[in-house]
Amino acid sequence: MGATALRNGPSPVPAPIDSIVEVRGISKTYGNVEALRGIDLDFPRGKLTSLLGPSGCGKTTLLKIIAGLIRADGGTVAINGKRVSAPGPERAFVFQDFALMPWATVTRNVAFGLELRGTNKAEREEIARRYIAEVGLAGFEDKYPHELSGGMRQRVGLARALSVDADVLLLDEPFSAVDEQNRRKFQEDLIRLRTNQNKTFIFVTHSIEEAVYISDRIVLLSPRPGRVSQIIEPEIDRSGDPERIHRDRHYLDTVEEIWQGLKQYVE
Ligand SMILES: Nc1ncnc2c1ncn2[C@@H]1O[C@H](COP(=O)(O)OP(=O)(O)OP(=O)(O)O)[C@@H](O)[C@H]1O
Repeated sequence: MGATALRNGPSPVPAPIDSIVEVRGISKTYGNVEALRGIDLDFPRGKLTSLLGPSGCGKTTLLKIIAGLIRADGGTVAINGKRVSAPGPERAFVFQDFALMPWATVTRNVAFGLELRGTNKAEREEIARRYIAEVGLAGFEDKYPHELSGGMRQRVGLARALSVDADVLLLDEPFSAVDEQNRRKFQEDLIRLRTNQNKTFIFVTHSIEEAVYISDRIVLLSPRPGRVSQIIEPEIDRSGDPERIHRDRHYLDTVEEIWQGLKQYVE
């Protein structure tokens, strides 16, 4: 078997057996910019799917439409078979800048989604503490965002998304604001969380290496208008040492294959 399983667009991808998010015929235009045209996608449950493509191809727009934060001009999004057009408890969004409240402690920030849902204080603080520990921030519960590094703030954003117990976590370039070491560490944590927490992750990234490293499935979008150009399922054994994966032949071949497809869009 080759390094990847490839499916070439533009025809819709056959639905996998258990897809949690179904996107059908999504289109979106801003003024005279056609951001997305006719997007058909299925996101498999319990897997990590990356949306990858050059700047302006509509990755964030698609993620926000799935989140219910932006309305599409046409098409539908269904979660667990139910059509959605607004945010809902089965989805949690992790923003690029983590969107933390500067005046609130780590615990309050992490518990904020639960506070909005009316969960009582004792229960939400207990849940928050659990996820603060899960993302490696035990001991920082009473700190404020300005007392934390960028990498730690990013973990607070993730703990907040985990604490509301959504099935689907939507992450918009969560690594863009942190340094390379934190990025690597957090990628490893994501792989572990996906396995331990049985969540579905949909992840926007610019980085081919990052997408190949962490994803079960990569959706390549092409720009103007944004369309699905290819779906790639890297066949990489992630059970061993993470450093080994970066040297794995399948990993390197997949990165190269994607780069060959994308480089035409780089001016
Ligand atoms: N609110 C908006 N008003 C007008 N145009 C917009 C708006 N949001 C996005 N666009 C345009 O729509 C297109 C897709 O934008 P989007 O941010 O979804 O792409 P992206 O792939 O996430 O880009 P990047 O990787 O640079 O973040 C771009 O051409 C962008 O300029």
